Amino acid sequence: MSTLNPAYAAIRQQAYEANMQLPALGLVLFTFGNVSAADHSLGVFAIKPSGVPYEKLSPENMVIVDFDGNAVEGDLRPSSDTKTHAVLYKHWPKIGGIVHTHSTYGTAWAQSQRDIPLFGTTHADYNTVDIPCAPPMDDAMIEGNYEYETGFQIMNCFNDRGLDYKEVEMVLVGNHAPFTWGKTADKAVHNSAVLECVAKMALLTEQINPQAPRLKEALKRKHWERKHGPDSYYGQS
Ligand SMILES: O=C(CO)[C@@H](O)[C@@H](O)COP(=O)(O)O
Repeated sequence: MSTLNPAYAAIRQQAYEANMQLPALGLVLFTFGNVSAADHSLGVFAIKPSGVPYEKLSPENMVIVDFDGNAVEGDLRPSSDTKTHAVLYKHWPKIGGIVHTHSTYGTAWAQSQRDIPLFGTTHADYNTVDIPCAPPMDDAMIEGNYEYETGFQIMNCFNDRGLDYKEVEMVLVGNHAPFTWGKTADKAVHNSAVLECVAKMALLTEQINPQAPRLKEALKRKHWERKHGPDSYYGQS
């Protein structure tokens, strides 16, 4: 292995630790997912190498990539989803980590091309809107620069709906699967686990009551505000 730039050591470690959480949290089967961690001051991110089993990962074999998707450092090929991560980092500068999984319940909603409805307070603790499902990719996107276009499909979905990526940190891509992000890779993994939990609850809710109502506005606001509002009283100060 060639000598590694010490400037990238922190994001290598963050990406490694975050990737290792995916199997531990039951969010991936085999190599069905990837995490990256970015350093915007250096204009690069560290991402899982493609197709490498989690037990073979190390901080040293994370691949360093720039925000145009070019490999900067590393001996292995980066995740096949690298260009999607690159587009989001380039255009959404407050993101420090991104996760993509094929977690079962989130992916089932994506394959159904449906937003995850906001039925309860668990969901409202994280989002005051349904978790958006971006439209499936069209043939030109699929035949073109597919993973790069996936990034723009996510961004266009947020722009079309007037959503702020700093408030809603998760999305489904129709017929594909979830992507989540956050200020750190660790937070992006947390969001990925929350998405999966909420996706499962929403499916069960519709099964138990196909006419289940959406969470009412007052309860939605209460749960969001008590965790994220200016007068938050969740947790310890
Ligand atoms: O989307 C898919 C597969 O459809 C990929 O994200 C997943 O298998 C992970 O691929 P990588 O091992 O990161 O290249």
